[in-house]
Amino acid sequence: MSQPKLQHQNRSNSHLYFRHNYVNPFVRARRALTAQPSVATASTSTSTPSSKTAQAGATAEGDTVLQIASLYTSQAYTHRRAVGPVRLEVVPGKGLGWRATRDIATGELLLVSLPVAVLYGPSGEPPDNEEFAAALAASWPRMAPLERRWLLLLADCCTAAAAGQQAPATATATATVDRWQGPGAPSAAAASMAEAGSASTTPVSLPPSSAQSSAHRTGSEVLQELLLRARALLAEARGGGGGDLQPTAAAEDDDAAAATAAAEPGPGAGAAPPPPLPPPSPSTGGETGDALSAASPSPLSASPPVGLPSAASPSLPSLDILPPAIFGARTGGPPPSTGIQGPTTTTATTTTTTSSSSSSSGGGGVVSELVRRYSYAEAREDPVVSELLDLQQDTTPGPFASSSSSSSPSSASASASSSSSGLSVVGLWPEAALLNHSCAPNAGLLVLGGAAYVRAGRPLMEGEEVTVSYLGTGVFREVAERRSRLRASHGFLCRCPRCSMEHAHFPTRRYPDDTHLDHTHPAGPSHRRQQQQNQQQQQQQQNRQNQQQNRETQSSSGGSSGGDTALDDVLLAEQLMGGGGGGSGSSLLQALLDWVFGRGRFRVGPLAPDTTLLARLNGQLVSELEAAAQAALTAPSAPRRRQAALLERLEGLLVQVDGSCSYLELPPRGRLMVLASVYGIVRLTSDLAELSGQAASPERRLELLQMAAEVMEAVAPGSDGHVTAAVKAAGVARRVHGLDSAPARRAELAAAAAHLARYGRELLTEPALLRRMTATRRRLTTGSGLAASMGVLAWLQHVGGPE
Ligand SMILES: C[S@@+](CC[C@H](N)C(=O)[O-])C[C@H]1O[C@@H](n2cnc3c(N)ncnc32)[C@H](O)[C@@H]1O
Repeated sequence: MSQPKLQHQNRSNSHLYFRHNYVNPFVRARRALTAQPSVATASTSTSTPSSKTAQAGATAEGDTVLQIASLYTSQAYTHRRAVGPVRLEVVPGKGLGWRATRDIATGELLLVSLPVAVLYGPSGEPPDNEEFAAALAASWPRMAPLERRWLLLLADCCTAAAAGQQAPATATATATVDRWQGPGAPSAAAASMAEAGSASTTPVSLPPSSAQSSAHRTGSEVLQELLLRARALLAEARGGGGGDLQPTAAAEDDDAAAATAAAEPGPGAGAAPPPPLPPPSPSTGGETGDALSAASPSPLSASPPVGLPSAASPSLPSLDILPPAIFGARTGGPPPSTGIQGPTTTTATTTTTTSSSSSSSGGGGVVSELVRRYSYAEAREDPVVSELLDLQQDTTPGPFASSSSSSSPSSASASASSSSSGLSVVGLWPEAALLNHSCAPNAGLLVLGGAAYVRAGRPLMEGEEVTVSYLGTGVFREVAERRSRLRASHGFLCRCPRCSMEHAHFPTRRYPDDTHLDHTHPAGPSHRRQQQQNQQQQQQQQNRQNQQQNRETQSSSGGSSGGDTALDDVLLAEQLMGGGGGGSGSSLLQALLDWVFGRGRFRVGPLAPDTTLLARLNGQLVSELEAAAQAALTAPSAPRRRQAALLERLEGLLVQVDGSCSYLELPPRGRLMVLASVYGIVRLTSDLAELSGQAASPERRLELLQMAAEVMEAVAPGSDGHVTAAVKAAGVARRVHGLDSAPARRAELAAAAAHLARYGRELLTEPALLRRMTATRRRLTTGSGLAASMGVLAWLQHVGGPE
């Protein structure tokens, strides 16, 4: 490995060094693509202390050297494909998935996945599925053999999954698998990909399809076949063997790997060589961009990937070192579709693309399906690392920013996301693509410099399945919404432990109605419970009709104008007077929920009939809310004061839930899961506290922030929201209790633990870097930044901003 050079960058009043020439080719290319004077001047620095000096933490000039480099030079950030203590297996009911091969500690690196394809967009607006599918298909002819074979495998996984859905008992649609296995024969997916790719580039020569040798294998046989193929590809990239994560030299050269594989076929895929290919693309994941660019010219320099200007463009000096086959940028055309993510997922958390309507413009059904099923999108790369590495700022117009400047669907979203740096990204990372979903994932996926890093967010036991969330900040949404989003995007009903628990027990259920899901749920409700739900629904329907009538009466009698706070108060009063007096707790609760959150957003669910204790919890909640609702009647209608009143009531609710959880003796995680199910309320309270300032004392704000951090740790450890809430809480703790107080130190520790889950243990050995990252995050996290990272923009819009 060549000796690293450190780049000195003078930023305002601090000096920051990082190993510039180490930064992987993506980052370099991004810089080139987005080069603006401010970025360009960074490279004019002349101070390049040796790595030894950097390790010592100080330069000759006495500047503090922050070990940003360590993020990129530790084992974790070598940008080589690598597989850690995990193993690909068949996971019942889910297809393929990863399992831990030993006990794993929080923050351990599980996978480093290099993309087959990646496409950047402006912050907050990742390129949509269609755009990505088109880029993927068009670049097929230039892909390296290993990349192609991964895509073929994934495409065949799609086919097998589709077939499995249609005929789960005997999935017979294994033709694509068989074709792959036949001598020299590509799968249908391959043909489709090639066809799609040939639309804009040189056609790929594919051998003729072979006979379908075994069209009657069972679903599990098909899965075994796919598993073997996947393992063979992993072995190729790793140079064979398994075990803990070790970047290998073999991983740097896909062509070499493919050649080796062709010579020594492994199981599954090895039985058939890949189809004849045009000249391969260059190595994926070399040590340094310089080393690669200094080598013989890549075919890419003669034929740049789709979406990029020609190599002759002065702004693209490093084009030939790009490791994956695709590195494209939007080059005009219509603004990106915003359908890729839900309205509240414009945050940094990793999300799976959710547009299920990718058309065939991206290269046909196979490619679209492949992208829909396997691509990941992030609304922005890690904001803190991006900031520290001085990557593209939203304020800096570049080729990405130009296509989206005015296309944001929501000014609130736009402003919140533009307050943070980092491009959005969509990509296909083969190893990471095989991770399954959970609404309480035990791992997190972080895209840095184009590579996907998967880390354990909490300790894992040997044999435990590694899961990530496909939902981004949507993971903090209610169970029904999560399930319907997953069903729309991936076509499966999530039965993760959190969904099951919330669905079965949480006292309020939310729209959209998800009762139909129960029919397919093995642990679904009894007939009696179903009846109760139906009755409940009818009652709620009646309530809503009554409300509507009240509203109409109010407006026709010249009452306050619609949307007015006073009107709401009047309505609430009417509701409470009418519904509360009769002792019908649930209708009172419904009225309050409607009032607080908007009509129809929350539906009061039936009492959990099979658990006396939970029924008691429901009862407690209802009385708590009843009391709170009475208090609300006296709340002044001025928005700020109203917020304060809301805050107080919601606090009461949370305390009650918390108390009930303790009463039920739920284990800590169970308690947090229950809390998470009212996470919308937590978000609201935190946010209101942020907004209103006076609405909550600093002590109370601290409490709320800590609870938010705790809940987020339970739901999505190591997520952007988790780290952000923990950092924010640590700041407030210092202000409230003093710098060296025990609570402040505890909060600091919690923040450090959150960092560990997100960035790995290495960070903790770099106190200066940790401090720097914390400070940067705190600076980036203004009120709206926090809201963005927690996905509360919708709430913000709902309750209105500060006066
Ligand atoms: C990104 S792929 C993950 C890899 C997948 N298991 C495979 O074999 O191709 C997403 C698909 O995996 C399955 N899946 C992932 N998480 C799941 C879960 N929690 N429950 C059921 N199916 C799941 C669904 O079929 C989903 O569309």
